[in-house]
Amino acid sequence: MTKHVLVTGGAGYVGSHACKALKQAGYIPVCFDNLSTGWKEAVKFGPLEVGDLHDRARLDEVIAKYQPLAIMHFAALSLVGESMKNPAKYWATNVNCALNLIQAATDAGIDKFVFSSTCATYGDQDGVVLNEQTPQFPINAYGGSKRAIEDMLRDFGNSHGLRSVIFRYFNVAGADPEAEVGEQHVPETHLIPLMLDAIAGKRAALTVFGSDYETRDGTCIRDYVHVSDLVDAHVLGLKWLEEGKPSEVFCLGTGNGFSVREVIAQSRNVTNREVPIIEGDRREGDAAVLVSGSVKAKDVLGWTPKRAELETMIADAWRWHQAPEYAE
Ligand SMILES: O=c1ccn([C@@H]2O[C@H](COP(=O)(O)OP(=O)(O)O[C@H]3O[C@H](CO)[C@H](O)[C@H](O)[C@H]3O)[C@@H](O)[C@H]2O)c(=O)[nH]1
Repeated sequence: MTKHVLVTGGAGYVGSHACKALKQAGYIPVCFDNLSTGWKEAVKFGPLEVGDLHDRARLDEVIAKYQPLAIMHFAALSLVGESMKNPAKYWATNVNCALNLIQAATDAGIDKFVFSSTCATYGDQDGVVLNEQTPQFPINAYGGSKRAIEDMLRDFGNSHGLRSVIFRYFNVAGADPEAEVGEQHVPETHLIPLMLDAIAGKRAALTVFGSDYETRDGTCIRDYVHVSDLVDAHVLGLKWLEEGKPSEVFCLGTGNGFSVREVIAQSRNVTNREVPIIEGDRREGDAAVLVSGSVKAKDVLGWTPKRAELETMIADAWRWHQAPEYAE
């Protein structure tokens, strides 16, 4: 039996890695993407269906064509800074697209849904150990919209029996160790790719956003998780649902926090080069510390991150930055 999984945002960073992991696990990932921020070149592991989640008819057509057993939903706007400036865009796009998709799924009798959520749903909770029970107080429209979709999944679970696995990501980093796919955003806003571009001379310098946070060296602390490990958890989440198990929420991080300056220091070990730095102001919407305090994914799903060292993540990202596809 062919096991199709509809992967929205499958041409994006996390989605393309998820398609690779799904293919390796014996599924056929059907990428549904409007290519607004994704790359058709990143769709290497299954068919590409170009479409927009606002377009219910197109969605129904693709679902009817492949009859997927489950949905993995990655497609979303995901820039915290942009969401502070233009909240309407985030609420309208992320929430309406998810509602369309969830309704299309339930109308087609699909009862398994894996959702890409975020630790941005927690907001800035200084000193609180973040886990699945931590109350969510998002401080930006990106986090707010993702939290709303979590609520939506709960409600459709109650009304339609839709079972979901929600993953709240900490900071996704690294690239496929074989450099078949990797991280490429336009514009790029994320720390590690910007840092590597600065090292490679593709940008003049990396700006450190704020040195006056109440952290050990004044810069923000994040929990970086390797994208290949992250998507492995998604396959486990899908299997969980296939076994008929109930809806669950899992945090995905390593539990280790690194400051911006510590990330920069690690990159020297990988590249043997210096990062040109500018000390800048704080970026609006940034929490000081976001570190996972959860081992639930390990305990319940049996998730075992294999590339959990920050240095491995930077090394894999660096390899991807030198791949021909990255430069194109
Ligand atoms: O040029 C830069 C870019 C980032 N940073 C800092 O580096 C850290 C990491 O920033 P990223 O932009 O790489 O990641 P974020 O923590 O902002 O964002 C990540 O976590 C968010 C949740 O807060 C969302 O889930 C988002 O999609 C995800 O990429 C932050 O402290 C940020 O201030 C810099 O100092 N300079």
